[in-house]
Amino acid sequence: MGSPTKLTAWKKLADHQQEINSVDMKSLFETDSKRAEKYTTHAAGWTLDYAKNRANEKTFSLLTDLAKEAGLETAIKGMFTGAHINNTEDRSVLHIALRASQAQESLIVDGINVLDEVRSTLKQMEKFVEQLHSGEWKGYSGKNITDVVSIGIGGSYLGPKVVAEALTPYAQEQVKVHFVANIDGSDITGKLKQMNPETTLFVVASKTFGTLETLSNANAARDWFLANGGSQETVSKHFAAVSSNVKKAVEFGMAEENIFPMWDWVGGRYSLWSAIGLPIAIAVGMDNFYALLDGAHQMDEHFRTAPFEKNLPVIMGTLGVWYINFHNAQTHALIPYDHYLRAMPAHIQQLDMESNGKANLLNGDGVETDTAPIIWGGAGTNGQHAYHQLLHQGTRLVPVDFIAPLASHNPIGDHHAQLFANCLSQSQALMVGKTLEQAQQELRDTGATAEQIDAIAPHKVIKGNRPSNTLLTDKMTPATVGALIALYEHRTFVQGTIWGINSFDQWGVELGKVLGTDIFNRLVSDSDNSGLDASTQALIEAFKKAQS
Ligand SMILES: O=P(O)(O)OC[C@H]1O[C@H](O)[C@H](O)[C@@H](O)[C@@H]1O
Repeated sequence: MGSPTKLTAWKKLADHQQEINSVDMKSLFETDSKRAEKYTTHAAGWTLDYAKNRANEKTFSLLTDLAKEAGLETAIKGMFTGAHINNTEDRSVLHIALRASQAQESLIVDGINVLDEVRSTLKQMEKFVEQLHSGEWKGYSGKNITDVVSIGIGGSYLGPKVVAEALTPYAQEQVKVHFVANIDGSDITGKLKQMNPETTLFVVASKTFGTLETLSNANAARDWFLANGGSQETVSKHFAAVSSNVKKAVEFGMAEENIFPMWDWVGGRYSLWSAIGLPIAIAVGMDNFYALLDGAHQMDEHFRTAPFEKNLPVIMGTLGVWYINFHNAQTHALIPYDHYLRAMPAHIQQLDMESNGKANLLNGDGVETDTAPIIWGGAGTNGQHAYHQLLHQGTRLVPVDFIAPLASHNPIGDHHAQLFANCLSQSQALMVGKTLEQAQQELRDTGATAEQIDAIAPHKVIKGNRPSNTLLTDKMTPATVGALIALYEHRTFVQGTIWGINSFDQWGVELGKVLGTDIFNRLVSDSDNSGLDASTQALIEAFKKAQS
């Protein structure tokens, strides 16, 4: 597909944007008593209220047309049948297979039933988790494992960490799970200080087993283990790996039965559903891990089969395109009103920005439109006392997704009602704002003078008409968390498809890696740096001087 700007629906949306610009969202509610009902839809344990958007019937119909015209139906079919939709790496994109293995018998891709491989890995995980939880797995001195440290970065870190944290209420007691990612020595040092080598097991999670940060941290963990009572012969009792590079993991010292496979049809940022999610399974147990997969599968089925008008990922994806490309929104905020989901924006940031931060169409031509927005956010209500000021009165349009459970895992006093009230009041305030007259009246009511009213009232005006979606679920459970993340994965795919880009490669990351190795070599040697730019030269010198 070429540029979406050539599509009829795109051109119509550009014209339509002019009409919508003069419409206030409030009036859309006033003129349509059924608006909230019309623009609320459900899937996989989630309810999406998307009524608070700058969109009327015509907008939604054009957005659906755009998705169709951009070939989304074919793209979805391609994903679910294992077509090589990751064209630059000539690979299938099958995170959907990782969560289909309990519901579906076969999915033949390139002559192989990938679901058999998925099932056999899940069995291997079951055995491993059971051995850890039951205490059958012993460390080198015969003690039970009490702590698992997962070492990985990027997709081999963030997804599992965020989901394990989201499922804190389901955590079992026997084994605590920790994560180390950064090459900054403070990360692993801090973690190792809390660990006992006799009772700690490291899971090295790296699809390639070639990622600098992960290998350096794994080596540091092994050195620590060997220096604190462990031996080369007992490394295999304290180290396991998840990788598609079995050879390298064996060379490290892992026993082959403790190496969990990965496949090239799973992208890093989509891999928490594979054995990369082993830390999640250890943290909350295999039954909960299966429930997580099942929740995601429910969302997959919804995405695959629901008409676009009722399809959550399609609605959210196309609305995103509407704001990014037709309202010049540069960012998109995710605000979960759930303490355990506080790190979710970081995972979706990785998922979306690594997937759709692209400037080339599938055919290699440059794009003519903006692509991925900057995804950001954080937990409500904390953000209300910080960056929400910009959401309400800043000069930029920031579409927001509010995410909240109806019931808390920790009901205490009226905390949950207060939390929920804040969530609703934020989306309401973004939409309704405050007029100059209201601001003036407010000041008058406090006894302000006419002069004070003139001076202060303009600062209190809030334009409103700012869009948001609200996603609700009964409770954050393994199934609903799984469905939520799958929803954002598919939303990303919807947008990538409309923009005509490949959401599943990440060539941009490579340059930084290559240059990082080059500069590292210069920092630790007496190399001639005169060929480098003067800024980089000076920074290298500053580092070297500090070491001498
Ligand atoms: O799992 P690994 O091979 O160690 O890769 C870890 C991460 O490295 C990269 O830099 C990629 O951009 C990520 O997508 C990937 O998840």
